[in-house]
Amino acid sequence: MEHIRKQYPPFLLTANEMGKADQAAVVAGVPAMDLMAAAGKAVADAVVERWSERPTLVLCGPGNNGGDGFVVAQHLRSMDWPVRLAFLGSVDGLSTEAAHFYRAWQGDIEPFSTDLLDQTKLVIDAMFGAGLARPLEGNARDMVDAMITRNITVCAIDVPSGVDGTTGAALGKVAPAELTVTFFRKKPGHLLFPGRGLCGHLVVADIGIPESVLDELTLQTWENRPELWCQYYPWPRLDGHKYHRGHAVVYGGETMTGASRLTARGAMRVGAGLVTLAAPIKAWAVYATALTGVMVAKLEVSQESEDFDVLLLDPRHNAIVVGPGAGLAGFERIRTRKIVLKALATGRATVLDADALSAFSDDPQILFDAINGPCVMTPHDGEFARLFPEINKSPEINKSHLDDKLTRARLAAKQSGAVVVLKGADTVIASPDGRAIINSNAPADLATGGSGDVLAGFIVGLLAQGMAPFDAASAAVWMHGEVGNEIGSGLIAEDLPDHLPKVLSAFKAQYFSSHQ
Ligand SMILES: NC(=O)C1=CN([C@@H]2O[C@H](COP(=O)(O)OP(=O)(O)OC[C@H]3O[C@@H](n4cnc5c(N)ncnc54)[C@H](O)[C@@H]3O)[C@@H](O)[C@H]2O)[C@@H](O)CC1
Ligand SMILES: Nc1ncnc2c1ncn2[C@@H]1O[C@H](COP(=O)(O)OP(=O)(O)O)[C@@H](O)[C@H]1O
Ligand SMILES: [K+]
Repeated sequence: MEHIRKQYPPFLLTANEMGKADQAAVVAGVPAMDLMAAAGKAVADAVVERWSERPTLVLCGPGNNGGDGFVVAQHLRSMDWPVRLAFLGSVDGLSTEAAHFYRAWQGDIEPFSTDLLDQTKLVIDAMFGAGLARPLEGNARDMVDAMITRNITVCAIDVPSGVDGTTGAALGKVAPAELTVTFFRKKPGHLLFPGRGLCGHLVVADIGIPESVLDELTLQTWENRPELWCQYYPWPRLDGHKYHRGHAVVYGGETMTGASRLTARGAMRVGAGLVTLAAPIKAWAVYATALTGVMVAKLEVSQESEDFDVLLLDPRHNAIVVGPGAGLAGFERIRTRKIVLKALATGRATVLDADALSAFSDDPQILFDAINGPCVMTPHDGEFARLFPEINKSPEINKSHLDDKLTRARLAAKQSGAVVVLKGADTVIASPDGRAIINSNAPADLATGGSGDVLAGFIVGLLAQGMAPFDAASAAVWMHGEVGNEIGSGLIAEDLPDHLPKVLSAFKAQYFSSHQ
């Protein structure tokens, strides 16, 4: 009989969910002792693969992270590596498994002193893992300070000690790792900054936890991978025509005309059948001269929003984007708000970016009340702070879980009723129903003016082709990252739409070859 292996999507597990996965594995018949043995072995394997033999110090903490450390140390010792081990805690406090491997360690147990670093070239950080609840104190903190000062090479087990695996927050100072080995599945803190920047190269090791334990957990967080949405990707139909591929409307402002032009080109490149840029009469000539494949509709200044109504009377205009270059100065702000509310009133798929968000900073509830249909908001951190001030308390004044980007995006989606794309190096896409995706493929080259405008165009272009908001936003963010990687250094926003075809071809070849 043919064996059909169930494919599990790229889930991210919180510390709590990882604990449950661990328990479920034990219930399924995998002894906890075996899990720890496998975890330590996986770390040792990753160490010898990356580094040649060198004076190594294993720093073991009081919990199971420390337990893994004993296993690593013994493996390295049995390969004749020069290994020393220091333990922070008491044997009485160890779990059964950790105590077992403590006893199995055949070398000395040294006091937890920073002097040990003098002869050390590599530290295995097994101090704290997923169970860390508060900033490091005492000897552990001193050790981390000394590791940072000496810029010592670190391999972290599970997470660099001091990183919260669930949120990516650094609980105090953290010695950055060159390599982090985690188990079974990545955790959100491996992808969210600052955690991501502290992990170095990340290895996910299989330690024998059966994948079927995932069935017992209600998981709602994923790493952004095409597997999540590729089945809904709107490739053109063999017998299709342009109206099968939707008609996106891009609102263009009067002054910053480049922004909406980038958006329109992004929408075209991602496959919208038609794109109309709705431009105020004053700027119409600029748009009409600069655009070719994109149609330009004229909006009379005195009655601009009424003209916009007329444009929207055509039901084929099935997706709308407002914001890039829309304008916020004086009267423009009022006009931007009107255009947004009219777009939302159609109930058609709408993307709100940049000025469309900031225009409601005085009274965000007016915006949230108007969102009753498919809607994607794409704030960067500044726009997010204006629209969701109470969610976005700064880390200085708010030490609660709200600091965490994943939670902030989820709360914003719930509060607004829109899919929220909270942009940045670790963009989070959150749905009002609680699902959230963390993006991890975007290069820093994307941090350039106008790149967000192109992203808004990719999203509206996919919405026009009928993709659901959460899928469209996730797909667009992933492709935006891929295009950034494709271009690399020297990237400017203008390049992004025009490099999309290459990315789409590679994506199609990898994910759809069997269906063509
Ligand atoms: N499937 C799994 O869950 C597996 C987990 N393993 C390891 O187990 C680790 C999690 O183990 P634990 O839950 O014991 O967590 P830790 O090893 O992170 O230790 C937490 C312990 O430290 C104490 N503590 C927390 N914050 C402290 C602070 N700031 N200062 C001093 N003490 C503090 C806690 O009270 C607790 O006793 C993982 O990171 C991983 O390395 C592996 O053994 C393999 C299997
Ligand atoms: N350091 C970074 N690494 C990866 N992507 C980034 C980084 N900084 C910004 N980006 C991405 O670049 C885009 C910038 O968008 P935005 O801030 O709206 O700029 P603009 O308004 O100039 O277009 C977003 O998609 C964001 O996620
Ligand atoms: K650690």
